[in-house]
Amino acid sequence: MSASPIHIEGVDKVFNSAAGELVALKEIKLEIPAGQFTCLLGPSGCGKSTLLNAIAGFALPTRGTIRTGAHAVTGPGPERGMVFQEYALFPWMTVEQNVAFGLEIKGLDKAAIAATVARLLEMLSLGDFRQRFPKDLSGGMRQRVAIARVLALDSPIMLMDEPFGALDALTRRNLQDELLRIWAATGKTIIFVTHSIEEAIYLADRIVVMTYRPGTVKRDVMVDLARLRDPAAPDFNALKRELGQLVMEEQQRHHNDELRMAAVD
Ligand SMILES: Nc1ncnc2c1ncn2[C@@H]1O[C@H](COP(=O)(O)OP(=O)(O)OP(=O)(O)O)[C@@H](O)[C@H]1O
Repeated sequence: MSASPIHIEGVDKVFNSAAGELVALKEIKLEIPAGQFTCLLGPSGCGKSTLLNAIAGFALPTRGTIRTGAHAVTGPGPERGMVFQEYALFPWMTVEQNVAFGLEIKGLDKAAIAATVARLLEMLSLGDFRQRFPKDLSGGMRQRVAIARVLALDSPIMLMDEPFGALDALTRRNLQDELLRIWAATGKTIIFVTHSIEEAIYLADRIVVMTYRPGTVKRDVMVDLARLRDPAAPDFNALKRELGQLVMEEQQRHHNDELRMAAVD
């Protein structure tokens, strides 16, 4: 399966809640070329997950369209794989069975499944843990299994919702490096949601900074730094300051909104 560009055109998402309409996304327009590593960055509540879920086809836009190549997204599809923050593994299956699951559903023969699973477990340093159950793994290992599971399906587009948010700093950096290696080796399109400015700069070709409610594109930044990037380098830090200012403005709007709502209560 080869990657197609993603076209997001005039996307709004409105939720109806007890408190009335909540406009989570407003007029999002993005063209994401095949193979690009894009991070969606912004404070809590700016609609990053809503946009990712719309691309995944889990929750369709209220207005506007999302297409991969010529195909409108009308629901989940095999060309788009999702990795969630909560590892979303089957607890009753071993590592090996978790990774094999999607391939069995696809009806691949046993030998092909075994070869793919062995290759991916090796790639993600899980070879020695293939008989373990998720409860017997660390958070970092569980997240590796979740990544292996999506890679097994070979979706050209990987959607990742704060996949490393719950991990300690060292594990997080290791997995970021592994993800960059996989991305370079496979040419997949990755859309990665994060709160972390440093994580976005470390990983992305492009960072889309979103505004707090309604979620719009505040700034669309190409990251022109050579990889592997050094978070201590002056150009890395200059970009971190610039993005930090943008995110802080939106955090402040979030904070003001909360104060306003508390005053109404
Ligand atoms: N199913 C829903 N029903 C009602 N409101 C929702 C629903 N899903 C999200 N929202 C609201 O939409 C807004 C955007 O939420 P979303 O989860 O996309 O933000 P986010 O940027 O991903 O935040 P976080 O980083 O905290 O996950 C929030 O105000 C949230 O409360």
